[in-house]
Amino acid sequence: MGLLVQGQWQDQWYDTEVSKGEFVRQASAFRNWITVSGDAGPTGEGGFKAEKGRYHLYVSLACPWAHRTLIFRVLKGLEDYIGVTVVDPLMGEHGWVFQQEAAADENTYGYQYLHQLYSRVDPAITSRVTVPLLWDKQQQTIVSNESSEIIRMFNSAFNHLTGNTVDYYPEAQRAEIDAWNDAIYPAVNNGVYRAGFATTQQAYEQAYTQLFAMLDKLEQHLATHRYLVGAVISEADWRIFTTLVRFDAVYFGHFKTNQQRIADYPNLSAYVRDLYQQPGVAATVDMQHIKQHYYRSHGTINPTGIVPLGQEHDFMQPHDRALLSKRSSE
Ligand SMILES: N[C@@H](CCC(=O)N[C@@H](CS)C(=O)NCC(=O)O)C(=O)O
Repeated sequence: MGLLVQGQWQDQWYDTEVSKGEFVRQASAFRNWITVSGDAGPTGEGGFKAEKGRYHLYVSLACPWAHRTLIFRVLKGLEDYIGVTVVDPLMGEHGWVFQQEAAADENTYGYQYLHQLYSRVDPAITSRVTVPLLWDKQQQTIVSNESSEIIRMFNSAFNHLTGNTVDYYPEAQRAEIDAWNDAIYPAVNNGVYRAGFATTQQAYEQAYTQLFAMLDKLEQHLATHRYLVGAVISEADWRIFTTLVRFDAVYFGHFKTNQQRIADYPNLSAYVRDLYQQPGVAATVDMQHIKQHYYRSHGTINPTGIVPLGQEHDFMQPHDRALLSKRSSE
């Protein structure tokens, strides 16, 4: 784990001293958008027109933020349009490392480490080196390293090429989706990290309390709604899914978010199974990769690197939520 400082890699853990033991996630540095015309999107520069085979994703299968982009790539039928390189599950002193098999992959440019792609773009860069990373092969530069924006691009920028017009961020539901995202990001998506990476009791307890208050609220909401904004799946569901699917296997133990498991919430657990069982999604979940990464990469939290055996998680059990679709649309 580390970061680039003026183009040089420095191996260091998150500095929580400056924030009273709290883990504060830094804003992503690259915020350009792929668009239909190539004109600039809501942030960043223009010049990134949607084209088949031009863009490439670098992901870890362990990372919940990267996982969102993999799910949208599948749901939007973008497999033939956007390539993927998966990094090694372990994130050690050099940060994310390309797997041996990726050495032959032209998209790794002969590099060993993901940080080399960042410094290829700017040899004097100061930045964290994170996944997901969306790369433009034509200009050999980074489009974006912000998952919430990458999924929005995938949701709409390639529709005219793929013919897939399924919309996970429909105009009419945007305010509701945004409201869920704004509540879920700090308490749940980033909340598990705020609990796990806290270095004071107080910071941990605060994150823990907010997290379970939000999970209780979601449990209640999902008793009468099949999905967060009603009868159809939206972006808000996929954003929380990648955190929930890792929860019992990793966060509960490793990040000490152990008031209860997702399996102990009847509605939330059935909801996770419902999402997991959507076509193409199960293949994006690699529980071994996920467990190996967390338990073996965070030496400050789990110095022995032992990966707990735990239970098998069978997300293919029936979810019995189809009836709610009707009720939530009434
Ligand atoms: N805001 C970013 C966060 C991405 C992120 O933090 N990814 C983690 C892996 S789960 C990472 O690469 N961490 C390395 C680091 O922080 O140095 C997003 O949503 O894309």
